[in-house]
Amino acid sequence: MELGVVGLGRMGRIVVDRVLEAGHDVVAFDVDPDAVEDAAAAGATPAESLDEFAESLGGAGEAKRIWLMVPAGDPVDAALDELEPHLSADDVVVDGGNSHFEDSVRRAEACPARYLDCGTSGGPAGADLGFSLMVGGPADAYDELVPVFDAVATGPAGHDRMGPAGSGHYVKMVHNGVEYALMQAYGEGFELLHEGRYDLDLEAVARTWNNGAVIRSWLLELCEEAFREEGTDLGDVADHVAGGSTGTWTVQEALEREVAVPLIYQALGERFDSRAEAKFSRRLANRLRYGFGRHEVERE
Ligand SMILES: NC(=O)C1=CN([C@@H]2O[C@H](COP(=O)(O)OP(=O)(O)OC[C@H]3O[C@@H](n4cnc5c(N)ncnc54)[C@H](O)[C@@H]3O)[C@@H](O)[C@H]2O)C=CC1
Ligand SMILES: O=C(CO)[C@H](O)[C@H](O)COP(=O)(O)O
Repeated sequence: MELGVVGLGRMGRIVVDRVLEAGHDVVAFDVDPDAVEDAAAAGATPAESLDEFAESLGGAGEAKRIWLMVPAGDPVDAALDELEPHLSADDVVVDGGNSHFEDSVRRAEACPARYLDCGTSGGPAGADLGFSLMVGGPADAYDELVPVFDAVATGPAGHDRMGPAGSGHYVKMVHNGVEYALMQAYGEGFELLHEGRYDLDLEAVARTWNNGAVIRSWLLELCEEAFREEGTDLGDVADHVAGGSTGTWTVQEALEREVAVPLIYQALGERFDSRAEAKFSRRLANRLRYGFGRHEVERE
């Protein structure tokens, strides 16, 4: 099978390598010419523009199969706008990025090709193992791309069709909400151990938990790695956490559906808080205690 890959960054490059390794052909494009050159060195056919990319796919009347792995939002629309004149109903476009599910539904309706929204989990660290793929969109397009999904995922069990357009990215959005809550839970547990009554080696704790404990997981293996590489105090790692868009979407959706997701909401709030220089609400509480109780105001 032949696959065109647009976006050759941390994730797209893994798609290229795994698809090539499975014996398929890859045509590769990125706005960064160095990324195209690297993919060509790995065995992909390079394209210098999206026009050249689209024209070199689907020779002899064959359908085009395209995997987008670009940042969510405008880059997806920009790539689709340029590809549109080259696409027909037999072709398949997969968006493997973290797009909002409503954008995916809109794009599926507008795209001349069959459109699959594919939530991708595993991250660059999952390059060797393969990803977990949550796919939404038409069943015939999904079935046609099974050889590609087998290659990019951990194997046949690492991908499935979730349902119609949008469902793949919907499931991935909720996955990320769960990711936030799990990170928060591990963070709180290790914080208590760090501040607690015993002088503990947190790498040893994580390693012990990872071997047979109820709470073992890949995130916990990453905790073990973090303590091993940074030290039990986490060295100079700052208490600022970036990101937040997929968690925000999860909470927005939960509010709209009237589903309580307090842990995910709390984890998202903690992430936002981590970025605040000084919390206005805490400063006001400090001053209010003087207001009602004449308690001393602590000043900077
Ligand atoms: N890094 C991660 O852990 C994960 C990322 N994702 C999602 O996968 C997508 C890609 O993520 P990364 O590979 O980490 O990003 P990245 O920033 O490493 O790579 C993005 C690539 O897309 C290229 N690009 C941007 N606009 C383009 C356009 N219009 N046409 C062609 N190429 C373009 C950039 O030059 C860059 O090489 C994002 O939607 C991200 O949210 C999903 C799961 C995990
Ligand atoms: O999808 C992912 C992991 O599953 C990406 O790493 C994503 O960037 C994580 O979300 P955030 O940037 O909000 O932490």
